[in-house]
Amino acid sequence: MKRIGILGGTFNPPHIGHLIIANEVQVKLNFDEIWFMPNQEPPHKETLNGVSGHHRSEMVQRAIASNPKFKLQSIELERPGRSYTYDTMMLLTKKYNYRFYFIIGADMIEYLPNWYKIDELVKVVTFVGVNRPEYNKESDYPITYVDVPNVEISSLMIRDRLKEGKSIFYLVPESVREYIEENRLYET
Ligand SMILES: Nc1ncnc2c1ncn2[C@@H]1O[C@H](COP(=O)(O)OP(=O)(O)OP(=O)(O)O)[C@@H](O)[C@H]1O
Ligand SMILES: O=C(O)c1ccc[n+]([C@@H]2O[C@H](COP(=O)([O-])O)[C@@H](O)[C@H]2O)c1
Repeated sequence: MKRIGILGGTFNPPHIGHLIIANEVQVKLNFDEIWFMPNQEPPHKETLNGVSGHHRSEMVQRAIASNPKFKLQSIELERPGRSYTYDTMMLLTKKYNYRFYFIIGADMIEYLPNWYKIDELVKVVTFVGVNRPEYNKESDYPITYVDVPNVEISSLMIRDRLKEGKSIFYLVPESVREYIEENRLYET
């Protein structure tokens, strides 16, 4: 049976932290593929800074293009409203006979008790937790831990830099940096 790691995210924008953790998990757990899955509306964030799902998914596509193990999964963009992972995983497990693993950074591990239907969700997917600077990765939920290089980069840091007119070279793949520039994203 294929083993698929899913990296769900808002990807506003995608950055090298996302790519590094996904690659590290893929290699260490020997997953067949990693699916990058942009959400429509994140369950726990109030604003998307006016950047559409279309733009976020275009940026993800560019970011992952060079790795044949990385795929875009657009299922959450086809459903309006907040993207609850439980609802998505119900659809994906019905559609595919694969074993699914859901990758989360330590900030999301801390937030896990607040997830929609979390007690049912842990029966459907195995959570794979990775370290993230400043966050605690311990949890009462069953989590498989993978050590990754600490990357102190967030989408918020990139949005803030762009707002201030600062360079984001090397924090995102060059193709993503060009897309942001061409479409004048995050300028205000
Ligand atoms: N630098 C990082 N180290 C470890 N995990 C990360 C890192 N950046 C993102 N993640 C994880 O990737 C997933 C998607 O993250 P998301 O798209 O929200 O990026 P973000 O940088 O956390 O965004 P924002 O700054 O807007 O909150 C989450 O599970 C998050 O914990
Ligand atoms: O289902 C939930 O209640 C839930 C709560 C918080 C986050 N998530 C999902 O966790 C992933 C990481 O979230 P984010 O917003 O930090 O990118 C993304 O796929 C979210 O949709 C899901």
